[in-house]
Amino acid sequence: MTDRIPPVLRPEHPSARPLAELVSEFGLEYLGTLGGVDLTGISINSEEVEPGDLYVAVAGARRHGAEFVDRAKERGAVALLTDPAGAELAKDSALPIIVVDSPREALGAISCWVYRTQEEQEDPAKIFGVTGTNGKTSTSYLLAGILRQLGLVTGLSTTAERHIGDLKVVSRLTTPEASEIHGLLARMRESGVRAVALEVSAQALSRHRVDGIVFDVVGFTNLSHDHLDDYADMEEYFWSKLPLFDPDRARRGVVCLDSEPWGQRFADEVRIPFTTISSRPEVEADWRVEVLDEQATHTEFRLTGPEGRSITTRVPLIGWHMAANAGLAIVMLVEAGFDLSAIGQALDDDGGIVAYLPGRTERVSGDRGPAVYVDFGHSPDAFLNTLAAVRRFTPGKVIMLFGADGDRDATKRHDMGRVAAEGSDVLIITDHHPRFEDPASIRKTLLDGARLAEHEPETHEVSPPEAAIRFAVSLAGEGDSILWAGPGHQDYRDIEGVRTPYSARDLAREALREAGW
Ligand SMILES: CC(=O)N[C@H]1[C@@H](OP(=O)(O)OP(=O)(O)OC[C@H]2O[C@@H](n3ccc(=O)[nH]c3=O)[C@H](O)[C@@H]2O)O[C@H](CO)[C@@H](O)[C@@H]1O[C@H](C)C(=O)N[C@@H](C)C(=O)N[C@H](CCC(=O)O)C(=O)O
Ligand SMILES: Nc1ncnc2c1ncn2[C@@H]1O[C@H](COP(=O)(O)OP(=O)(O)OP(=O)(O)O)[C@@H](O)[C@H]1O
Repeated sequence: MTDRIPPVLRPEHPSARPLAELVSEFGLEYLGTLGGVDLTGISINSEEVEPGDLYVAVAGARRHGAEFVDRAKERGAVALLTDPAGAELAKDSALPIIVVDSPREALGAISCWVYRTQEEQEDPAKIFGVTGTNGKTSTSYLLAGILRQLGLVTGLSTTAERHIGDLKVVSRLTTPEASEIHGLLARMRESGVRAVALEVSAQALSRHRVDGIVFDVVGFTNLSHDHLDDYADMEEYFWSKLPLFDPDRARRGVVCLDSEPWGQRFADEVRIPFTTISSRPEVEADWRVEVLDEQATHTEFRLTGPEGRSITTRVPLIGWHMAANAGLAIVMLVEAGFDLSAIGQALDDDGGIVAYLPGRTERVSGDRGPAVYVDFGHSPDAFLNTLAAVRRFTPGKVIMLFGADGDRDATKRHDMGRVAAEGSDVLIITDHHPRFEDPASIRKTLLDGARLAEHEPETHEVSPPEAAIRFAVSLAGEGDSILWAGPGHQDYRDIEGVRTPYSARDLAREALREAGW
């Protein structure tokens, strides 16, 4: 069992900034003495504080960060920024305390100031942001991949990993807290990164995590049922994504119109210069993605834009949705000023886009035996697209194996069960991250959903997932496919708040080996 927390990347050579200067520039109220206090960093978590940090204590859902002020001080915090309740809790800390009404709302601008991330630079790195329900991680990886093919040093921040050039760390949140993300951007600048692709979740926008960042180009992938534990309904979820396209956050945008009605509605609301793209023939858009050839190793597509501009290339993944993601990435680059023919040439030189997306319809099986794909999909729409892609390369049975997240949007579970049942020949319901929920009751809801399908396939309930993948492999032969949806790249399962080491990719390979494949 482990509670291992992945590291946070921040500048190695931060320059100190006087606390008094921060207070006067932002006109902040404070308690205690500011003189002689210099800041070299900022953190929202006491366990990540480094010497010289401003510790920002926010009121969370469970605790108030100010409860951890002694720990932050022990680790080297030199000042505290908090709300009036936090200031009361931390009054005996002997640290200078800056008091604001909402520390979370102040965090972006102050982190930006501490790390100087928006200061004038001669030739600043381009910053790309991707939002939407599905495809954010994939589009961000594809952006970074193409940018590398264009010869740029890249930075990447996604649900799966964060990269600075060749340095990689595993992610915690999809979009880190503002203090972390500005530290990451500052470290990227130190490392000579020329272009950055950031995945931006709805939660990040609602919780001010990307405040203080001005994106050069932002992209919207699609919207479908997810996260209705955080948002009251689809309407509220829709509005949570739009702020990424606000004029104070982004210069230009690209809106994919594939998801109806949300794509067009998104385009109707955008208030920055933008262009549109679609991979659906019946939808009018400025740019079109047309899938020309689908192979087990890649999908070939043509991207056509205004004035007859066009390129044909390949994305090294299965499914039209990955062509849609790749098209979006390319148009975002064009909007940022990259020349389409130069992009086409760079991709041609390499035989298409070069990118490795961990746990996104990743084939983990070899040449013999059933094909096994491990995928991160955890919404009905993701299942629909991924199952369609897998079906295309499966002469035999499609076996779908999945579980659902505990303590996350429970309203999508029936639809997940139904869509999985409709797209598969054999359905195996198992566990995913139960968190603090009863795994058997999650499985029951999924099974109830599967029963709503027009036709129910052969269905099994197998727990735990280690047994479920072995069972799936025992049912599969040459020509069959197993799609294991949910775990993707992840290297743990969350069981009652404890991260248990676990890799679906390794478990699947082990099960195949045991079965003699
Ligand atoms: C619902 C939500 O967003 N919760 C976030 C929130 O937690 P919280 O309000 O419960 O915090 P808390 O535990 O009460 O603690 C309050 C404060 O004390 C601090 N603290 C706490 C303990 C300690 O020892 N020291 C310390 O400093 C915490 O850093 C926090 O600032 O603040 C924490 C600190 O930043 C986040 O880790 C936590 O994200 C949790 C893990 C989470 O699961 N968030 C999800 C909903 C999320 O944001 N997901 C999106 C989208 C994913 C997707 O694309 O599907 C994402 O961007 O990841
Ligand atoms: N354009 C798309 N349309 C529909 N489904 C997609 C699309 N792109 C990816 N998917 C599906 O969604 C899953 C998650 O993809 P990806 O990680 O790129 O999305 P994400 O938006 O980053 O998800 P999350 O918000 O959960 O991190 C994929 O494994 C695939 O099943």
